[in-house]
Amino acid sequence: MSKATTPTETVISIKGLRKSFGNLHVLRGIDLEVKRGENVAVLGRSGTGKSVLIKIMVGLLKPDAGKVVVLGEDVEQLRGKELDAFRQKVGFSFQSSALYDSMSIRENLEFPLVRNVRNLSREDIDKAVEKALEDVGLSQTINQMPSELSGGQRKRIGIARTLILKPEIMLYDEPTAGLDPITSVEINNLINDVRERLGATSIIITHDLTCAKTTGDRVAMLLDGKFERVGPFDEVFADKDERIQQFYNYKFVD
Ligand SMILES: Nc1ncnc2c1ncn2[C@@H]1O[C@H](COP(=O)(O)OP(=O)(O)OP(=O)(O)O)[C@@H](O)[C@H]1O
Repeated sequence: MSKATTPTETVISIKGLRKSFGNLHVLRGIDLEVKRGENVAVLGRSGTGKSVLIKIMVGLLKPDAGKVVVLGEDVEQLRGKELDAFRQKVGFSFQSSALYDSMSIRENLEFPLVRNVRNLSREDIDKAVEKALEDVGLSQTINQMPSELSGGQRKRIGIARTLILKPEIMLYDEPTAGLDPITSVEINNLINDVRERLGATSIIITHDLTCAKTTGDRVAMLLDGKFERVGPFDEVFADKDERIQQFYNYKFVD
């Protein structure tokens, strides 16, 4: 992970982004700028297009209009090796932890390294795996199988598997979905820890208000296909707009 050398550098710039599926207009003009080292939580109800946004950011989906520039790259223009290199710099932690059930934790973590980084010695790989597990506080699970771990532990291993490639940007898709409140707190702390220790810039997609409040320097509220409010959590939710208050009142947050 590169250290934050220029804290004011914009590393994610999204302008006028639109995406529809047939008559379903999901993203209707998204604008967002994220600085290096910043954590932005994207909040929105189910089906508002949060995952679509993340997929466009890593080049898995093409936008209909608008521009997405990440780490200086116009994502839509990237192909082949350039796209592969870009995806190493932008870690994508899936909603489901997406671990390979037939592989041990060690093998799960080795997989992205062996596939993406050439000429690594056995020792380099072992060290990287051990460090990634240490970063998520799960060193003791190295020889276990995914089925032996709890949901929260699997999430952390999924995050470790993304971190092992030392991405400059982390995209978390619903990191606390399906977890109990205490395990969710552990994941929120881990996201903050990753940012503090590794200087990562992160986008955290969530409909969990506690997660957004704990991890986001700013929250971006996705409503009707646009970021209607972007700012610190308390400012965004001080807004009297009925749609924002509805979202706030629906979920308990302390
Ligand atoms: N490839 C696709 N083809 C057609 N429709 C799609 C496709 N991907 C997403 N959609 C639709 O776009 C809308 C937004 O989906 P998305 O997965 O981004 O929602 P979300 O905000 O992440 O929701 P959730 O919180 O439930 O994960 C949904 O109505 C979904 O059915």
